[in-house]
Amino acid sequence: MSKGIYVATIEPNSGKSVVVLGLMRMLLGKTAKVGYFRPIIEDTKNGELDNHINTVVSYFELDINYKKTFAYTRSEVLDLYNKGKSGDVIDHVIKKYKYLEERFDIVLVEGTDFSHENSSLELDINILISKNLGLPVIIVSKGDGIELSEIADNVQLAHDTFKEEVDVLSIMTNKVKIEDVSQLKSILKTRITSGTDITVIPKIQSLSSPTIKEIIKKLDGNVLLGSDMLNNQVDNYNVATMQLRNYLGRLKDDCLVITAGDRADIILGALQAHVSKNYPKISGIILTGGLIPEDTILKLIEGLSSVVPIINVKKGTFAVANEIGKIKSKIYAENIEKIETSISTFEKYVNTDKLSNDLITFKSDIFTPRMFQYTLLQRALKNKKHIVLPEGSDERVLRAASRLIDAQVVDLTLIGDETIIKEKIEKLDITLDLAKVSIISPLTSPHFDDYTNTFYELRKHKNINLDMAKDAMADVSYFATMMIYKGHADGMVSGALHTTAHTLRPALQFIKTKPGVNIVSSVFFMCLEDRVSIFGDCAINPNPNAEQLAEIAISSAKTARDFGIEPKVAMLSYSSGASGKGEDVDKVRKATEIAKAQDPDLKIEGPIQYDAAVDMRIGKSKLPDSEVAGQASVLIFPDLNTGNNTYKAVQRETGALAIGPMLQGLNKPVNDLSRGCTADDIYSTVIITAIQAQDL
Ligand SMILES: CC(C)(COP(=O)(O)OP(=O)(O)OC[C@H]1O[C@@H](n2cnc3c(N)ncnc32)[C@H](O)[C@@H]1OP(=O)(O)O)[C@@H](O)C(=O)NCCC(=O)NCCS
Ligand SMILES: CC(=O)OP(=O)(O)O
Repeated sequence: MSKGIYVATIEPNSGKSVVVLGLMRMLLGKTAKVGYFRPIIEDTKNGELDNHINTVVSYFELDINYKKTFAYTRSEVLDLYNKGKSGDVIDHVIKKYKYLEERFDIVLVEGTDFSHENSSLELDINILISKNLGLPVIIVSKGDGIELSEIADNVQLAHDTFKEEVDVLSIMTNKVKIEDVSQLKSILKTRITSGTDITVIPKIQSLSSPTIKEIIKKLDGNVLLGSDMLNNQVDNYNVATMQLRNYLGRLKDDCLVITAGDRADIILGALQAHVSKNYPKISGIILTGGLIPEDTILKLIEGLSSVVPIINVKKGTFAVANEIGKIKSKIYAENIEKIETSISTFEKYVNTDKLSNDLITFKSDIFTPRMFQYTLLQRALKNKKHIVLPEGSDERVLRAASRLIDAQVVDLTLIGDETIIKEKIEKLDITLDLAKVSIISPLTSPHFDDYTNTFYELRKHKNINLDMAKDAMADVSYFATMMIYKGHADGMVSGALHTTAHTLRPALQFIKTKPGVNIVSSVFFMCLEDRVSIFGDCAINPNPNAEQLAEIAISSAKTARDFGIEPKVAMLSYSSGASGKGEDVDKVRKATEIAKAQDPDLKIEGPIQYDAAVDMRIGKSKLPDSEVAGQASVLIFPDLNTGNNTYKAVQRETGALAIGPMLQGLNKPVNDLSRGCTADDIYSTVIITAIQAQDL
């Protein structure tokens, strides 16, 4: 079952609240623990609560703290976007949403109100957020004011735009003329054939009509009388400039009388009409021009048996009429009638059985890089591990260390000279509390002799003598790897300054492989724009044979599973199926057969070309029967030439974050970095290493 659902609109005033209120009632009918979240709310004045949140939380009596129900105000988001920090926005939204997801059975997420002038930015933000939360979407669009064909064009465009990136459960077109409902539904069914549910909701006049309270807010009015009836609904309004005898005939049900404050005749006449069985009931009276009736008139009104709200405003009659005409009605917490009408409208027009069922059976394939990184951080936080960073004086390492300590996600030891490290930290102007980090210099370490002797004992059969062992332990890679071997740290990350061979040789020599593993290999977690792919082996084995390639595939599939990615393995080659010939193709074919024999349930395809592996259209045309083609999540390269350069090409050309190389098959976690790595790469690789260490 989906852990949440995202309600997005594509334009202002689509009536998204009707859907949110109806949906909340539907969800509460299925489970008691329903959360509510808005990633971005409008700015409010004087500490006012967001109206949507206040309405939903108070009407449904949700047990949820206001501050937990949203991530940002609109101006906070714009500020961060202007500073180029859009990634931070998504990370924070994920964090806040996940807080609720952990505490509720399902979370209803209401997207932005679409009040910003840049509508394509607004659309993008909603798609980006829903995608990063991994939620199915209900799109709400508006169906009034334009021709049916134009409505259908808009709906189709919105559907196709969202559908490219996220799962769309339903598209609901609201405020459609009642007589057009079935025709629009038929048109939309011919346009949208993806199986997305199509709902058309008619315009409900009472939901579009503002209340007296909304009018007071808009006009900055002052309530003279009738303050207990401010939720009266205003279906139309009437300016009274003529004589009472002419005006009375113009009164309609639930109309608002607008007149100058000195027209006692109109005021009294309208109030009398309201209680007379021969005239319609009015909803209120607005007195314009800042004029208030004399005390004697007010006294007379107060004595009447039934008084509607009487409001006075400073503006003149025509300005008032003009502004009232522009009011877009909203639903407020106190307006129980409107809330209940919204819910009953939803229940009448939406196929709630289908929607509930779609939510129960929903399973998302989307795992965005930001979601992936959030999940990694949470996993690492659950069981804090101690990681050693041998290149302690490197600027990128120190920046990563600062973030890691700040997030309290790992304990750290930096190898290096304490004075140099302190100077670097000052120069870089970063905050890294050295009281929270150990710094070890190998030659002055009290463990140096013990480490040297241990290394000597472990490697003397390889003609290592004590002097050689001493020299080896003076090297930061050997020293840090020995810390792992001895259990003085849980994992190591290095390679920002040293080559892969230099970094990994100590681990290969004495950390050694896990039982049943023949070769150590590596993967990169490639954080592409919209997904995380696993690339292996891009770092260690220069020219694996078929057996080794099969082992790399199986280890990489396991790594994928361990990190929450469903493995669909593509064994890459310059051939898809039998399209190309040669020894290298034969090797990949053989490796695929070996891997299949070892793990018959593994989804694996090979040989296959990169384009057929990741592009659905090309995959279908080149290998139509494959369950991997077009959707591969694990990409296994035939040799290191291809693997290393492809990962670097993708990283450099797309800006993808490349986490790793993470080694698979070692007894304890030791991971490499590229010398071209960034502080972000190091940060993520340390977190991955900490997670690997948890499983030991
Ligand atoms: C990984 C690598 C460094 C090992 O090189 P090496 O140390 O010269 O290899 P050796 O053959 O001398 O082996 C050293 C030890 O590691 C072990 N070893 C080497 N490769 C291994 C592997 N893939 N899996 C498990 N053990 C391995 C050997 O069995 C040997 O153990 P032993 O000394 O106890 O007998 C080497 O394969 C290499 O340079 N690969 C390419 C790295 C690279 O440049 N990548 C591109 C940038 S990321
Ligand atoms: C992993 C890798 O390619 O490392 P480097 O760039 O340091 O050679």
